[in-house]
Amino acid sequence: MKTLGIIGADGRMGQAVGLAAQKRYDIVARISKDDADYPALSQCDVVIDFSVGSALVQALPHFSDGTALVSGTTGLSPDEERAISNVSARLPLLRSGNFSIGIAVLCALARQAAASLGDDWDVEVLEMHHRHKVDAPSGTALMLGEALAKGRGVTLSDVAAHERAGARRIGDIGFSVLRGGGIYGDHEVRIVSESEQITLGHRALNRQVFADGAVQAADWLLGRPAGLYSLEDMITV
Ligand SMILES: NC(=O)C1=CN([C@@H]2O[C@H](COP(=O)(O)OP(=O)(O)OC[C@H]3O[C@@H](n4cnc5c(N)ncnc54)[C@H](OP(=O)(O)O)[C@@H]3O)[C@@H](O)[C@H]2O)C=CC1
Ligand SMILES: O=C(O)C1=N[C@H](C(=O)O)C[C@H](O)C1
Repeated sequence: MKTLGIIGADGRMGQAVGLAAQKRYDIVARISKDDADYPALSQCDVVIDFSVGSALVQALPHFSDGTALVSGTTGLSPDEERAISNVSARLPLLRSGNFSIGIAVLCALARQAAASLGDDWDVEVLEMHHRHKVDAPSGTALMLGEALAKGRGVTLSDVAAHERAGARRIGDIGFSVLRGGGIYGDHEVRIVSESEQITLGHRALNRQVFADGAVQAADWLLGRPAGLYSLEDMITV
């Protein structure tokens, strides 16, 4: 059996990953805030991370070269983003803000729709999550924003509208965030002209869908050369 480490093991996702992986992997490292035994990560063939950016950055020096790393943590600072991207020079790293297949398809559809429609169509991304979520907008909303921007041939940071004052600028990609209750993850893209509206949406019906996807990603990543991979490399959409 291959060996697995989980970073954020006591969290909502860390526990779900433990359930998803227990029959296929020998879980030899469970890193939590209270039990941060980072050196145990050097024994792992693959590590799955759903934690916070600072915990992941702290863990990186403890990985043996070639250890596969699957990370779903969102809301990283620019410094954390850089540190994590750099590690793909020495190990295979697969990152995604969402490990559900449905979201991968939604991103492809959003990109296609944005490529087909001009600036007279306004693009808005809406998301709602449980009351505990700390980052906003969600990693998935930002992935959808990137897909829409790519479809339009623009850079997301040039057109992203996170706050609103006054009239809408032509070409903006707007983000709206809601938090409440136990919602696992709702995402919607609305593309609106003066005369019609297209709505593309996805709802996660449980949390396990993300954990199952991350374990599938771990299976796929094991043994691959060092480099940065995405869910799109793993599945054909
Ligand atoms: N890509 C995807 O498909 C998905 C991504 N996510 C993302 O995964 C991340 C985790 O989500 P979720 O499980 O809901 O959040 P949780 O808060 O439930 O889990 C995060 C865990 O990390 C722990 N942690 C914090 N600091 C450290 C540290 N220094 N060392 C070790 N562990 C630490 C937390 O401990 P404590 O609680 O004690 O602070 C907590 O147990 C978020 O960024 C979320 O957006 C979530 C779902 C799907
Ligand atoms: O924090 C969550 O719960 C989720 N986070 C991810 C995100 O930021 O998009 C994925 C999913 O929506 C659940």
